[in-house]
Amino acid sequence: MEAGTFLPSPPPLSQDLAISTHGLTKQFDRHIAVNDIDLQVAAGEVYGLIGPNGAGKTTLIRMLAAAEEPTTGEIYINGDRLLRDQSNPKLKQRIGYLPDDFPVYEDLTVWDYLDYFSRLYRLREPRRTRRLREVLELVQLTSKRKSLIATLSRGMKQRLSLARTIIHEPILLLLDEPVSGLDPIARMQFREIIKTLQEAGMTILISSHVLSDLAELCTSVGIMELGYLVESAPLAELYRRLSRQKIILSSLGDMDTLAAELKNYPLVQEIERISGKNQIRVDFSGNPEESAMLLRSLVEAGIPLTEFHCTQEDLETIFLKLGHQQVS
Ligand SMILES: Nc1ncnc2c1ncn2[C@@H]1O[C@H](COP(=O)(O)OP(=O)(O)OP(=O)(O)O)[C@@H](O)[C@H]1O
Repeated sequence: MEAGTFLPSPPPLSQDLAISTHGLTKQFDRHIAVNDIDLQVAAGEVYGLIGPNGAGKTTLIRMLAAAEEPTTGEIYINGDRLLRDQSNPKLKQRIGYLPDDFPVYEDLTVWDYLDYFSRLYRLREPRRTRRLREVLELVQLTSKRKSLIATLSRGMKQRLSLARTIIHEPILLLLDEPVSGLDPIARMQFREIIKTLQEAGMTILISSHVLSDLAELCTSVGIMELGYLVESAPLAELYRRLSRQKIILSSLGDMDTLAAELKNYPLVQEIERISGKNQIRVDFSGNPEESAMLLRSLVEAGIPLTEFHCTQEDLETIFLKLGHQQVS
């Protein structure tokens, strides 16, 4: 047997972590806004930071963007220490930060606004014009490039803010409540852009106090409460660990017979008749293969099933079950 066979797999290399913080803390006078946070976000993730107002999300993001000095603790971006001084300007270039109250200059045109920021980032021609065209295309504002910002809708302004946040091609995006106040269509458009950026290889941290904004978008979520990071996990793990599967069944035959048959299966935890409908809902603790076996067994037992519908508890139910404050 080779030496080392029983060694546990090594922890992820710090370069594989887009963000890694150790004991990150921010105290304002006597109030601790961010309390001893060890956050790890793997490269390529869309990490949703969720928490009620005042939980500390903005303060945490501002520290990650080097806009706020931590009281104590350390921040590493792709393994490199982030400091607020001038010691590592290249590192800050890798970060794009969209604050929650980003002002747009209403009397500029869309093009001039982006051109202004691209010059601040010292993009030179011909890269500058090429990059402006790219980001306008990405945020679907090409047709608005000559319009005054004052004439844009709120959703368009928010997409423009995103465009200016990525103009210098950062690899880490920090977005503070980017979809608050947007209507459902504007939110959907924003989500589509985030997906495109993720596919292009960016790591994205995005905060919201509206859980449903992030559920469709994120690969991992962290929950903040009163300055603490009380949960941080890949979505798939949260679902696997905490979400129960429910199955809705209906039958042409007698529902008592169906209920009696279901009681024979140990993975069927709870059986509930849905009032007013010829349906039964069960809590099922098995995996998808085991639910397929249940379906086959019921059919073989002669139950004339007309419906067998598997659903999972959603993220909101999981969070409430975890005892967290309402975050949606
Ligand atoms: N500059 C500051 N000086 C004093 N206290 C501050 C400062 N910035 C934030 N705080 C306090 O720190 C706590 C966390 O605020 P923060 O804005 O980070 O929360 P949040 O989760 O982003 O909330 P929201 O969802 O409302 O944006 C709050 O109690 C806030 O009042």
